[in-house]
Amino acid sequence: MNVVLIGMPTAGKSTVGVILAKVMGYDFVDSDLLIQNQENRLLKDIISQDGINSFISIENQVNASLQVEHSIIATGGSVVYGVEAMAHLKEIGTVIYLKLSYETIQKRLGNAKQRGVVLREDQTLLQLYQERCPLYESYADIIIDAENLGIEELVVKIMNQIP
Ligand SMILES: Nc1ncnc2c1ncn2[C@@H]1O[C@H](COP(=O)(O)OP(=O)(O)O)[C@@H](O)[C@H]1O
Ligand SMILES: O=C(O)C1=C[C@@H](OP(=O)(O)O)[C@@H](O)[C@H](O)C1
Ligand SMILES: [Mg+2]
Repeated sequence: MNVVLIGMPTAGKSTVGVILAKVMGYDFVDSDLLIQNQENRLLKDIISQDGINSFISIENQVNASLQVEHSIIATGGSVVYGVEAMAHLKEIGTVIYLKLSYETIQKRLGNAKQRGVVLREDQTLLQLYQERCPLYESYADIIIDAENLGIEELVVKIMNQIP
């Protein structure tokens, strides 16, 4: 079985995921890196060159074909737009939503603009947050409030809730 981390960009899926893998003796997979490897391009270049719909479709295909066991899987924040990806991830793992307030995401994303986010031109970050929260909640097996927790504190909180 695997543990699948979902949530907004900068929620800590990648940072916390790799530490969780070390502490639990699991492997670690970051879907974003698999996408970059397959495409031989950076995420932000895929988004700027091909557009967000193409990126979502590539992300859906990569996550839907993931074949791993005993792994912590850090997904990209937009994975919840991929119906096949989410069906597959729910089948191979326990899906954990790292939930943070809009204010915290906004603050962290300020320093992370070069990563690329699947944001439509007419959409504000607040609208994106409001659009995605219900999706994360609907796919989550477990919702973890990550607000005001440091990386190590969040690792412990997640470990305590993994069945
Ligand atoms: N619990 C935390 N407290 C403070 N900063 C954090 C925490 N988790 C992650 N960060 C920081 O937020 C940024 C995004 O983290 P990252 O793990 O890449 O998020 P994600 O993979 O969910 O987009 C990084 O700069 C990271 O150091
Ligand atoms: O939420 C998003 O729109 C995205 C999040 C990124 O991953 P992280 O959630 O790991 O930052 C990455 O997949 C891509 O740049 C788009
Ligand atoms: Mg990440």
